Amino acid sequence: MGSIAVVEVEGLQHGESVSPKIKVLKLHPAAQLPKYAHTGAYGDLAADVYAVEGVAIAAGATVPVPTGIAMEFPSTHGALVEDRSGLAVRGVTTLAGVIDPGYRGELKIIVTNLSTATVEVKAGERIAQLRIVQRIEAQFEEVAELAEAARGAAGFGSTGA
Ligand SMILES: O=c1ccn([C@H]2C[C@H](O)[C@@H](COP(=O)(O)OP(=O)(O)OP(=O)(O)O)O2)c(=O)[nH]1
Repeated sequence: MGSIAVVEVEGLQHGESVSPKIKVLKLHPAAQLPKYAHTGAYGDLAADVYAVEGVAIAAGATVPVPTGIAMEFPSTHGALVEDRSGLAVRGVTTLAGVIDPGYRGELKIIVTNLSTATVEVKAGERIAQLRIVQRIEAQFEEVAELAEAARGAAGFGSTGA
């Protein structure tokens, strides 16, 4: 029998999940709120977001897709836009995707079509997913040298393809 590792998150009881409240403003009557397809224990990591307008993404094109929503995060949280695998297998991938806690404008999903055919996304279809993340404000300190580590400066395929 393997052992079960218990990860304690500060301020949380074991088994309790983090559920920040995020205010969503509909900028368009047809807009939809982000939605987790599966919730609760073993639910999804990211919530689906919906295109408010239909778009035809030509082969090789990059376009911002409107969602018709704006959000107010708690100051401690923001979000990252992630691909939907269902679109990724058709060659449609997201770009950019850092949604700052203080951003109050419309959430736009920037997508590029890497395939050789136009991909149509209809109004009301899911275009991406939103992964809510906690904000960390790091301090960047200039130093004269860095501590040694096994990897060192090796990267970019140094361990093989
Ligand atoms: O895929 C994205 C990326 C960003 N944004 C929004 C939220 C984000 O907080 C804001 C600014 O994004 P970012 O910081 O990436 O833009 P920038 O090019 O650095 O411009 P800025 O000078 O406005 O920060 O635009 C989106 O709606 N979708």
